Amino acid sequence: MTVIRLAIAGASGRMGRMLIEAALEDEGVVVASAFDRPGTPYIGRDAGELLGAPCGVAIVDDLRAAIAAADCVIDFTRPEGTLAHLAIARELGKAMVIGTTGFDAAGKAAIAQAATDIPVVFAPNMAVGVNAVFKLLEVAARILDEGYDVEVIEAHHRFKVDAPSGTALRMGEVVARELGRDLDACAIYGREGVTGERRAETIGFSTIRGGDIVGDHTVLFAGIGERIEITHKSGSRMPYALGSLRAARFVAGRAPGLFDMQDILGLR
Ligand SMILES: NC(=O)C1=CN([C@@H]2O[C@H](COP(=O)(O)OP(=O)(O)OC[C@H]3O[C@@H](n4cnc5c(N)ncnc54)[C@H](OP(=O)(O)O)[C@@H]3O)[C@@H](O)[C@H]2O)C=CC1
Ligand SMILES: O=C(O)C1=N[C@H](C(=O)O)C[C@H](O)C1
Repeated sequence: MTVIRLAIAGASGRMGRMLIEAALEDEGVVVASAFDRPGTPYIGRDAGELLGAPCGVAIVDDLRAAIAAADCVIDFTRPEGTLAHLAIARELGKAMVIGTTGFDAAGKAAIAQAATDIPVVFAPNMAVGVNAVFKLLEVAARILDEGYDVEVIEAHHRFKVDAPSGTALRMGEVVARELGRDLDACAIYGREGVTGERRAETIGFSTIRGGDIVGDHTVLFAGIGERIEITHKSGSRMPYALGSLRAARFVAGRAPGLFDMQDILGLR
């Protein structure tokens, strides 16, 4: 069995810690390096120490050295950080798994461009259950294509900085595609004041932020006399981490290309 060497970006973050915990339990991967941006108080500390399980890998701020030491970078940070790490991974010919959300169109285009030189998995949600829901939504949208209003509702912890979540946006994209609509043209991000009656072709998004909610998503198809709700609730970040390790195994050593979890799970 080939053991994949991982570089964990944002190692002290919520997902960084979860990835290190999952990787330390997985015999198919090794944490070759862990890095964070300069100035964070965790630089120099053991990457496993935050989990109460020192692992002999220090968190460093030398991005280039950290990425050079690995076969694959797993990145859950912020768009500007991810794009900087991606540029180095591209230069060094390393694979990358990107879980960061909140990219603008230019950021997404930069990822697609980099994926012409290196293999990249880019997915707003690495959990198997959420990816199953994306598939279920295709079926639901095909059946409920007339007379049902589509609303996407998501709830996350108080620390989340982007809205709607990347997952909610992908859910909207999946439904819009099946219904032959352009999400950019039909999305309504929150409502206030005298909005007028709901227009049938719109897809609405509602965002809740509070406490330690890991991540809840519901797509509501509301008709006259009935409504259908498809919901996923995360109770832990571990499914995101386990999905990411699966993605790393898929992408390390592969030819350049842009993939997401649907490719890895054979759901395309
Ligand atoms: N695809 C998926 O399955 C999932 C995606 N996510 C996404 O992952 C991202 C991170 O989430 P989470 O772990 O909760 O966030 P955290 O804020 O807990 O962690 C982010 C980490 O990235 C670092 N960071 C912040 N800004 C930069 C930057 N400009 N350059 C480099 N590093 C930076 C932070 O350092 P510092 O502490 O110094 O700010 C921290 O170590 C979000 O975009 C989130 O939406 C989350 C869960 C699942
Ligand atoms: O920030 C989070 O926590 C999460 N972000 C991702 C998103 O924006 O969809 C995935 C998950 O919902 C958790």
